[in-house]
Amino acid sequence: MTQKRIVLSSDHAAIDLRQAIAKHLTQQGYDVTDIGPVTTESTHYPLHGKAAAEHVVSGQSDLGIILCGTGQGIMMAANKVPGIRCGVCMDTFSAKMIRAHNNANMLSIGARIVGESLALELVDAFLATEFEGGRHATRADMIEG
Ligand SMILES: O=C(CO)[C@H](O)[C@H](O)COP(=O)(O)O
Repeated sequence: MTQKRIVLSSDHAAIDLRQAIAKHLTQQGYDVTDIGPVTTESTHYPLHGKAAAEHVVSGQSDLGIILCGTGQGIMMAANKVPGIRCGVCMDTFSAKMIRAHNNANMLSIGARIVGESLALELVDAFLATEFEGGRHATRADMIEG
């Protein structure tokens, strides 16, 4: 199944990169919901990670992409929402494998670490990969508790 509805969010550290990702995905035909924020005014990444995560678990989007300076804090906040499996990626192998093996439904990127070109490759790798199921489904289910 192609997952077409993508929610994006970030904190102030990743506004430009998030907007570049939104443009990239829209050009590819994805149904993008960018829930902001829109200004670089300092904000709190847990708010934005939680909001994007809730967008996914409520079924409004199929997958989510979130960003902060390192990608770490917003990932931690998203993973507190039951049903979310989010990983921070800085390489395309990991971006594929969190889908293929971990059935991740959110990708987190650190905008102070990863440049735009690599970030777009990470996003493409994540979205092009399907969960393999099988033994990985057993393990993914164990994460849910
Ligand atoms: O990476 C982050 C969280 O993991 C944040 O983007 C970072 O902590 C924000 O820092 P500052 O308020 O100094 O811009």
